[in-house]
Amino acid sequence: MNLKQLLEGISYEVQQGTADVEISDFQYDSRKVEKDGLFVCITGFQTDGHKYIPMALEKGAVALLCEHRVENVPEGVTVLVTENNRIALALLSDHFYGHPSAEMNVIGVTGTNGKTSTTYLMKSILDRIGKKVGIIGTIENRIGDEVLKAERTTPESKELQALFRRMKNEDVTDVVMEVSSHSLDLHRVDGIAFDVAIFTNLTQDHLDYHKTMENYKAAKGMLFARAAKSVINMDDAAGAYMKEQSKGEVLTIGVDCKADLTAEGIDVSADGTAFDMLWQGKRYPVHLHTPGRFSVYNALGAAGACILLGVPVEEIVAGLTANPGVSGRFQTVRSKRGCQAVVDYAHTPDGLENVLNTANEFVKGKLIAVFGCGGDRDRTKRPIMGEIGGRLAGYCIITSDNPRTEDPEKILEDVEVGVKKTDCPYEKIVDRREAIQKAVAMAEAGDVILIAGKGHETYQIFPDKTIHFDDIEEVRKAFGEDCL
Ligand SMILES: CC(=O)N[C@H]1[C@@H](OP(=O)(O)OP(=O)(O)OC[C@H]2O[C@@H](n3ccc(=O)[nH]c3=O)[C@H](O)[C@@H]2O)O[C@H](CO)[C@@H](O)[C@@H]1O[C@H](C)C(=O)N[C@@H](C)C(=O)N[C@H](CCC(=O)O)C(=O)O
Ligand SMILES: Nc1ncnc2c1ncn2[C@@H]1O[C@H](COP(=O)(O)OP(=O)(O)OP(=O)(O)O)[C@@H](O)[C@H]1O
Ligand SMILES: N[C@H](CCC[C@H](N)C(=O)O)C(=O)O
Ligand SMILES: [Mg+2]
Repeated sequence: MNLKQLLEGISYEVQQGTADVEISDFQYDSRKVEKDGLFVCITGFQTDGHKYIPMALEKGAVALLCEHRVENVPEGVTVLVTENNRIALALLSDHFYGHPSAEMNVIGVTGTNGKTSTTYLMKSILDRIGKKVGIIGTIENRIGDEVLKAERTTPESKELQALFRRMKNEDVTDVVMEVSSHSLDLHRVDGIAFDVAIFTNLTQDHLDYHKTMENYKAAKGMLFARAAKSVINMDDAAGAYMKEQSKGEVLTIGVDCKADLTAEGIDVSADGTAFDMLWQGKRYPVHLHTPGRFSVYNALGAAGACILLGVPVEEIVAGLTANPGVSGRFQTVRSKRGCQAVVDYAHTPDGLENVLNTANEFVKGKLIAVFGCGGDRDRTKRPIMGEIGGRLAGYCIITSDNPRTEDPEKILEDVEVGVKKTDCPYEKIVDRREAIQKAVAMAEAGDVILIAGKGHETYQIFPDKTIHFDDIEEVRKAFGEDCL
């Protein structure tokens, strides 16, 4: 392929050689460069891609895309310079794979919580009307019924565009993808033709990366500035901002405020959530299998996007009810003794508050919360989550989430600072398996054990190793014979 053609629409300066050169492939990781390939150098947070130019040349690179002029590159190797190679990589990948996102409906979901849940609600609806759906997100990527492993919530642009092409080649009609704030800020999704963008909510998370809530909000806002149509949750404080950013048609959703698509008569039980969806003066009864008022917002977001895609409302209602729930999102394990455990992915203050409030709506006995916080992530959310746990649970067991490179005991202490501000009885058990066993041992009929933070995850990341760990498996084992 011709490099000059691939770079159409991207500004660059020629430092040496010519852009009019044939390349066999392109890579942003020097370790993957192939003979006659292009190496795209990215100035990263951990290291600098430009440092690996010698490795790329050794592997046979014939062209380099850099972010500044570089020295000592042999004659005969083309060197081009752009201002930002993450942007260049995204646009180059879109060209290379032949603009696959323009050939399908692409629906992007952003927000602190509810992205994964919303994508699966959309899949249920679109499956019903015979669409072939692609999913890109935290739990997995999917091409129809085929499941592919996901490394991250939103992949790097090259992998993302390759996945789009594969989806299109396998007759996917609609791609529903989670768009993380990291991916917007780091230009992984530049060049994608989003047909509809959904905003769920904005609450504290990822301050380790974004530093301020303003930066975090601005990153999320980028999605609405490029989508053709938007669905915005106006009950959220950032909804008005997202609406302002939107460039095309906007469908607003909300429960408390005035919106195009709303809900009334919300009834939360242990088995799910019932409500009436109100659209253009008509009332549609909906039943969701996931409990919680927050689930109504996810349903309205999915429904709003489907309305913008032209799906009949009756099909939308049936699709929402057909969704059996999502792995690790308010997933229930019941016991013969009459208590139940709920495994949930709540890993932010708002997520934890929502699931504890939801459990409190139907718990008859005590609410026992087992949770912690991940290492190498926003530390400021730890005491806040501790305080929420202490305020809303009857007993807290503070335990490890994914410690990553941090000392697990230290993370527990950070969470404890918050629990201590309340008068909730608590204990710290650093080993998550023991923490779950303790909760199960103390639970009586009518009690609910809420095990939060890891949801669908089947691993636990420690400084020196990653082990298999699955909250659902652990709680079933802990219940043993008592498990229903
Ligand atoms: C903070 C963040 O997102 N960082 C991403 C960023 O890493 P970085 O800038 O630190 O990269 P780096 O390690 O300094 O390397 C710079 C360049 O040198 C290259 N290199 C490096 C070594 C070498 O030998 N040769 C070589 O060429 C690298 O390939 C890279 O191109 O660019 C890398 C290349 O694409 C990403 O892999 C990396 O994601 C890391 C792994 C990550 O953990 N990201 C998380 C925080 C993330 O994005 N999470 C969100 C989820 C949020 C949510 O769900 O709410 C997500 O979208 O998944
Ligand atoms: N609309 C919502 N508002 C607030 N909390 C929610 C909402 N939907 C889900 N949650 C809570 O957040 C948790 C994570 O939900 P989900 O996986 O759908 O979010 P996400 O945005 O995909 O998260 P991530 O950023 O990790 O990808 C759920 O387990 C639940 O506790
Ligand atoms: N997408 C989120 C998931 C957090 C899940 C939690 N179990 C943790 O490890 O902190 C993140 O990477 O921050
Ligand atoms: Mg997700």
